[in-house]
Amino acid sequence: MIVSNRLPVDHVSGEGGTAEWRTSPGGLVAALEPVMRQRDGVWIGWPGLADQEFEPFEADGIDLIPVPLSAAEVEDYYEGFSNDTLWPLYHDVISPPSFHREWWEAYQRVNRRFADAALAVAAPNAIVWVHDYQLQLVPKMLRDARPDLIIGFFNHIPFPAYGIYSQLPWRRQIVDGLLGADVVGFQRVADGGNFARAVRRLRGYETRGNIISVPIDDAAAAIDGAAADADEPTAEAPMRHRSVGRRGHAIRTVLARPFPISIDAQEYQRLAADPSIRARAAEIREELGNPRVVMLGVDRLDYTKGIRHRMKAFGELLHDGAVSAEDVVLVQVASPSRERVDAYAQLRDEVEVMVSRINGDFSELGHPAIHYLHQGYPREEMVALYLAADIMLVTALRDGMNLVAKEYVASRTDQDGVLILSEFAGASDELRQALLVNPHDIDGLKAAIVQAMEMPRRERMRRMRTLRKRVLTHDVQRWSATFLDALTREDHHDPANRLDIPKRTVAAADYGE
Ligand SMILES: O=P(O)(O)OC[C@H]1O[C@H](O[C@H]2O[C@H](CO)[C@@H](O)[C@H](O)[C@H]2O)[C@H](O)[C@@H](O)[C@@H]1O
Ligand SMILES: O=c1ccn([C@@H]2O[C@H](COP(=O)(O)OP(=O)(O)O)[C@@H](O)[C@H]2O)c(=O)[nH]1
Repeated sequence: MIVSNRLPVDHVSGEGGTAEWRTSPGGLVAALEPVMRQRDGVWIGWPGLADQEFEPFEADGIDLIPVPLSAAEVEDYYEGFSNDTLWPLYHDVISPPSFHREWWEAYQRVNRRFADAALAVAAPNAIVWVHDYQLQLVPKMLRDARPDLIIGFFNHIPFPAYGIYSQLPWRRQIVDGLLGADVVGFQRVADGGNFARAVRRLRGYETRGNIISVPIDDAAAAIDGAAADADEPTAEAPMRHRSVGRRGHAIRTVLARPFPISIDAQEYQRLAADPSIRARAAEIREELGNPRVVMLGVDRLDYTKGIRHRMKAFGELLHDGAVSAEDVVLVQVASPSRERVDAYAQLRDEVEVMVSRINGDFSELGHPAIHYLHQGYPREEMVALYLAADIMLVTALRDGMNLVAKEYVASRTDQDGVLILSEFAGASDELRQALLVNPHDIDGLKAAIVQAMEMPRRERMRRMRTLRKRVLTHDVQRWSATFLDALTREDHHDPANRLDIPKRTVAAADYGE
């Protein structure tokens, strides 16, 4: 079972009272959807609309169980605690987080509802895989109620350094919630390190490498024992990963380590070979006026993505005369996101003022410098855009992974194109042959853009070949198999749990510590 805030489809109301199911935004759904299509299982989540109850249904071969949210819960749990407390806090306080006790109340209540929805359908010894920061209390809720379950948790966004995390008034409850899982997965080595440190500081539990020893308290042991005595199906599986700790107490171990997420790389290759998508890519270049260089940014309109930083760099290059609007264009897809959260509404205003300033100052008749698209596009159009773009700009100030970077690479079956990638995106751990940038360093970003524009084809192809090798061999199918393998393995100390991340990155994983 998958439990995530979002279902893969959103119920969206259209004009004239019509309504339809649409693919949900964001990388979590993009990554999990192909995994679930290939497996039997149910997906529990919110259908994206307030005050609406839906019966379980099937979409694209996946069984979905909708969890309803009231309008007040959308405000307090989703927009509030999830996206105005945890999101900015976990992304290094790029925007100041708000702390409100009533949001925390709603977060607990909604986490309980998701846990109950899972408990209602979980077979004995079922595997329940909980996802992301919106549901961090669910693992403990599940474990307390049903110790027979095999519980995994994957955090799609960064886990911050302790100095930042410790601002959270409910920091202990969240750590306890996560430690209900058998395996807690993160995107980067540094995220796992930050979590282990928070556990040590807040709970004093022993952590050795990737393994955390959680003392089993009397209450938990009693529930476990009762389950074993009751001759229920759970009797076959008393608390997993249980042993005796160094001080002689009963403990259970939790494996907390990175599992960098990926994409359905074969599907992107397949789309990139589709003649109609290739024709669309050529058409896009034509529509842009056949400029020498097409640069592309694709992001949810989120302050973590560094959209303003890349526009500033491009604006300065136009100002310096290093490029002209006739020669070089920037296409920026900024898909609508969390529009009722103040910081997002403000960002939209700031970005749109920047776009009009740059276009006002530097566009030429028939040649706008920036093509700004505040819309969400289907996957086929994404691939056409990737194929049309000479340079892909991923300049996130903080990002769990950034699947767009991997999608660009997988789509470039022609081995061409340059990826400019922020070192603050999780993808930079694996995509070392990209032009890695610090997006706060505007001069460095400008230099990378110039380097990308001037890069000889041989070098472009050499870099792209290496990038493609990594993405094609480390796709989302491998990611889910690796996670589920670790989750179902009897012994957390099994050497098969070794990390599958380039060694240089493991050594240099110092962000946030
Ligand atoms: O559900 P929304 O509030 O509309 O937001 C969309 C998703 O955004 C975040 O995605 C993250 O997951 C990606 C895949 O692991 C990762 O590449 C990216 O760096 C993350 O930002 C969020 O974590 C999801 O829960 C949201 O559904
Ligand atoms: O108009 C759009 C914009 C984005 N995406 C997809 O949304 C996902 C974004 O994931 P990423 O990990 O880059 O960031 P997130 O939005 O999850 O933070 C990627 O699969 C994009 O292809 C899309 O399908 N249409």
